[in-house]
Amino acid sequence: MDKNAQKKGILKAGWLNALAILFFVCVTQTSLAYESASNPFLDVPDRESTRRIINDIRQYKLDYLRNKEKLESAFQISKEQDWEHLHLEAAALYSELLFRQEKYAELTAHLSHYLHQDELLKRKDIHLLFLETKLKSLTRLDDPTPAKALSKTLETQISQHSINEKIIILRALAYYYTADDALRKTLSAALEGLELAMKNDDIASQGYFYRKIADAYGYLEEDEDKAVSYAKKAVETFEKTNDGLFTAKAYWSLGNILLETGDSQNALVYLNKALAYFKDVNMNKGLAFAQYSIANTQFLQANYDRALTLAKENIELALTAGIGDMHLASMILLSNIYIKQGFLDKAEQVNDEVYLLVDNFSRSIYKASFFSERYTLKRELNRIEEAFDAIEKKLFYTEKHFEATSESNIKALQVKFEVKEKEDTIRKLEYQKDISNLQAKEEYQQKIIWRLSATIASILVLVILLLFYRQALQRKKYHRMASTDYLTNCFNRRGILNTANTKLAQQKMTIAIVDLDYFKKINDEYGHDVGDLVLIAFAKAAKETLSKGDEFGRYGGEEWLFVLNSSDEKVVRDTFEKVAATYQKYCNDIDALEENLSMTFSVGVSLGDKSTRTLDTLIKRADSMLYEAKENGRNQVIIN
Ligand SMILES: Nc1nc2c(ncn2[C@@H]2O[C@H](COP(=O)(O)OP(=O)(O)OP(=O)(O)O)[C@@H](O)[C@H]2O)c(=O)[nH]1
Repeated sequence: MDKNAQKKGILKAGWLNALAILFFVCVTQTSLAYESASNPFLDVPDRESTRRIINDIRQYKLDYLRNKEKLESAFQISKEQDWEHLHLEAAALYSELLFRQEKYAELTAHLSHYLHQDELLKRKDIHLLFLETKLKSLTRLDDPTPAKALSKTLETQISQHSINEKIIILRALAYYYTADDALRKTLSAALEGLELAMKNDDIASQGYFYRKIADAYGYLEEDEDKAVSYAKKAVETFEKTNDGLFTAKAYWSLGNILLETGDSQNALVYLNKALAYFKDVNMNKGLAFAQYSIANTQFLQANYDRALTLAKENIELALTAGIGDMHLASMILLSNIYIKQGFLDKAEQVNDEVYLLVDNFSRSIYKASFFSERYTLKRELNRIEEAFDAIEKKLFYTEKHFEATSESNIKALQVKFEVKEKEDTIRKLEYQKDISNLQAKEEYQQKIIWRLSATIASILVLVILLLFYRQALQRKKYHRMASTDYLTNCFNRRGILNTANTKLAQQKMTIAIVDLDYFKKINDEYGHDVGDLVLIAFAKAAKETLSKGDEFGRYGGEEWLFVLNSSDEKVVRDTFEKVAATYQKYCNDIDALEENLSMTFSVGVSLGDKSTRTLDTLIKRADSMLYEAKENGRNQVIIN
């Protein structure tokens, strides 16, 4: 088939798609019962959780059909507990649930019970939710008068309402206008609603209006690109909600519109997504519509055998689900498949069956389309009389359709102009939203950059501080090492001289020099290692014995410099007596030394009460006292 012929085929089948979409919009708001697994209220029927369920359903965070039991419980419990306001809200949502479940008789009783309650007048938004469901259910009636009257009331009231309430009214009106074939009015109301829903950040209503606009452009067959773009927006928007039914319908609409444009491959993707939801919630009507479109796609792709199987299945499915229009549409599709397969007699047989059921069609336009096809078939079969009858009836129903739906040219032009204006506003709003999204993104990125920079800076500061700290520790360590004797771990010469100098600047003090007696002999007799142990024993004894604030260090070899705070001769003598006793004790602990070997030292002391002395003179004096002590036979303290 060349491209033109294919396009013709698509256009010819176009009315079938439009019909399917329209049926879907007007007739199936539905499902068969969907069983939810648990009832959260069986355990805790408190007000807070009831409020939460109602809010979540109202904000489309929970799917109506998949949470049917939760909503039913919220409705019942709020009634039993007499939570008046909460109950009214639950009742309004419950009416939408009944509508989606197609429990129309129950819905009518429910609506008339609640719409008579005075309390409802104080809750305008809830009242409008009831009226929205009421208008949708009235459009189903054969008599158009009540729906028309309610739509008029809503139209005249709309200006007195808040934005939120206007959105509900416009949703109801867009639904009604579509069902009433007033598609330009649908466009006008849906665009106005979309603008308000965008300003109010009402995502689900935005999705609803996007789909209504897409469908209207689709039926008007005016602007395919717009129909596709709005249908895509509807899908994108509903995908952000948890409203499974409306999301499936958005897939369905986009699938059908793509089919219209000849993009049957992508159409199938969306139709199959819609089909998956309907299967999931066991919704026969939805299934019938989705399957019809898929059969139609196979037909358009010239897969006649597959299309034939699906169309036959769908005739049964639509019949069981009780959708008259879909039943007939599937039969017409079957007849068209037979024509393509060259079975004109079979096609005629099916066409004649539809002819007998033609009154079951809900709209004149569907009848007109059927008679148009019948005319072509009968002409081809040379049934002249029946062909004439078909063409006459086609004209009759076409006229009837236009009588019912036509708007005066001036009014149509006016609406067209309004639509254009509103579309410009919507584009501006979308642009602003894009800009603010971008800005928010940029601000977010900026924030991340700042945070990262701050973190990196803090880490750097920490690392630098750590390095400084380590350096300070190292310096301290080196300083200590430079002032410490490696063997005895007390001050070395440099360390004790520094300490003595500092002390001398602050206070008077006593300097003493100690020299171990006959140390060379120890080295010679016991070895250097034992000599080292003796040095360690002396340092340990001095450390243990000295008072707080007294200091000592290894002055060189086996010579020690003491810096004592006291300038009292007795205290100094007592100090060295204690050191001597302890030194002897620690030396006794050295196994290598001969048992009870007498270990002594000599001390030269320069008392600190002579203020004129410098450290140097103090040391020299102590040194000469030491010399005297050695000369006098060692093991003694000589004080000056
Ligand atoms: N084991 C050891 N011996 C050391 C150390 N430093 C110096 N000496 C030794 O200490 C000894 C000091 O000997 P002398 O100055 O003759 O003094 P002395 O033997 O104690 O005799 P008097 O001071 O006269 O009682 C020398 O043999 C040095 O080699 C050291 O760190 N360890």
